[in-house]
Order: sequence, then structure tokens, then C-alpha cells
Amino acid sequence: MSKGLLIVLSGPSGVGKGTVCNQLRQRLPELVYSVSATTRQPRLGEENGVNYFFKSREQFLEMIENDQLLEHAEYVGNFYGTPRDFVEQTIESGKDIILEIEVQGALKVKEKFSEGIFVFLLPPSLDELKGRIQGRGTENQATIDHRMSVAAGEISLLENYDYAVVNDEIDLACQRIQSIITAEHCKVRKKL
Ligand SMILES: Nc1ncnc2c1ncn2[C@@H]1O[C@H](COP(=O)(O)OP(=O)(O)OP(=O)(O)O)[C@@H](O)[C@H]1O
Ligand SMILES: Nc1nc2c(ncn2[C@@H]2O[C@H](COP(=O)(O)O)[C@@H](O)[C@H]2O)c(=O)[nH]1
Repeated sequence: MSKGLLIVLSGPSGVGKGTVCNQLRQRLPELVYSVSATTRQPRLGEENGVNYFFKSREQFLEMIENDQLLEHAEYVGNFYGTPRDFVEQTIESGKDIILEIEVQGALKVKEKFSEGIFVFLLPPSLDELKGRIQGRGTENQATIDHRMSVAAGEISLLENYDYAVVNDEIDLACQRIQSIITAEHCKVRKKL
């Protein structure tokens, strides 16, 4: 049996990774979603084990210590990380898995899984990006400013990715990513 694909969807905060990922999962019900661990406080409506595994800083450090994370990064004052076993078991079982993670973490995954498919989601403009984070209404102004202050640096790392997808319109962005997944399944020569 062939292994599943490891798809990494990355990009600056507010670009629409979560929105696009949710729609992709509706279009591709067999696509497995990697639930991350984080030390961030849950937002209204977020559920432990569904949106994230919410951890204390001590618990998160213990996960690092026990080598339970495939990657982790500190992003704007909180830790975020990808549980390793779930990702590895999913791929081995032949299923595709998608990781929705920020840029530092994506580059760490690339070091370990160079055969992964690395997709960078781009905003139509930085003004639109700011409008989207503000419009979501989940962060205070200081956090929005902090997230925006790292966005340009994150976008400058685009060249490390396999694909760039502009999220101008949710349906179109999903179609593009679906096409990428289809093409990767049809590939004759896989990445080494
Ligand atoms: N193509 C789009 N056009 C307009 N608004 C969009 C589009 N995609 C997403 N949005 C909106 O932008 C906001 C941010 O989207 P989302 O939360 O999915 O971003 P994210 O990249 O997952 O953010 P974070 O990295 O902070 O978790 C949401 O309010 C969402 O509804
Ligand atoms: N490196 C990792 N980044 C992750 C992971 N899970 C989510 N994220 C990214 O963090 C930021 C902030 O997320 P938010 O939910 O607080 O808005 C965003 O870019 C996420 O994609 C992870 O496991 N590792």
C-alpha cells in the first residue's frame, strides 16, 4: 500500500488557512486533519481535541521533552506544535493528512519530511490581510499588530514552498489546492 500525502498549509495569520482547510475537508472527507497542541487560551466556541489540544506551558514543555511533537514553534507569545504519532500513523495507513501551521513550523517539517507538499496561502494584499484578522474579531489590537508585524517576514519565506495559492476567493483557493492534491497523487516521480 502506498503512503498518504503529508500536506502542509501555511501562511500568515488571518490569510484564511482555517477557513480554506474547513472547506477542503468538506470537499475531501477522507482528508485527515492534524489537530495541533497549543498553549494559547481557547477562543469562544473552540473545543479541546477538535480545534486544538489546549495545554499549559508545563504540559507543552513535557511534550517537547518526550519527543511527542513533529515540530513546534513559539508564535506571538504562545507555543504551537504538531503531535508526531498521529501524523506518522496516518501517513503509514495510506491516508492523506493536512497540517495547518505557521511558517517556522512548516520549515521544520520540511527538514524531516522533504517529500511533504508545502503550500503557502497568500493574501491578495497586506491591507486585505489586516482587514481579515480585524474582521474575525478574535484578537485584541496588540495581538493583531504583533501578528501583522511578522506577516511580511513570513511571506518572504515563500520560496521554500512547492506551491503558492492566493486566497482571493475561498472556493477558488480550495479548487487550486484540490488540484494540487490530485496532481501529487498522479505524479510518477515522487520527491526524494
Ligand atoms: N477568501 C476570503 N475572502 C474574504 N474573507 C476571508 C477569506 N478567507 C478567509 N476569510 C476570513 O478571514 C478571517 C481569517 O480567516 P482564518 O481564521 O481562516 O485565517 P487563518 O489563516 O486560519 O488565521 P490564523 O492563522 O490566525 O489561525 C476569517 O474571518 C475568515 O472568514
Ligand atoms: N508551528 C505551528 N503552528 C501552528 C500549529 N497549529 C497552528 N499553528 C499556527 O499558529 C498560528 C496562530 O494560530 P491561532 O489559532 O492562534 O490563530 C497560525 O498561523 C496557525 O496556523 C502547529 O502545530 N505548529
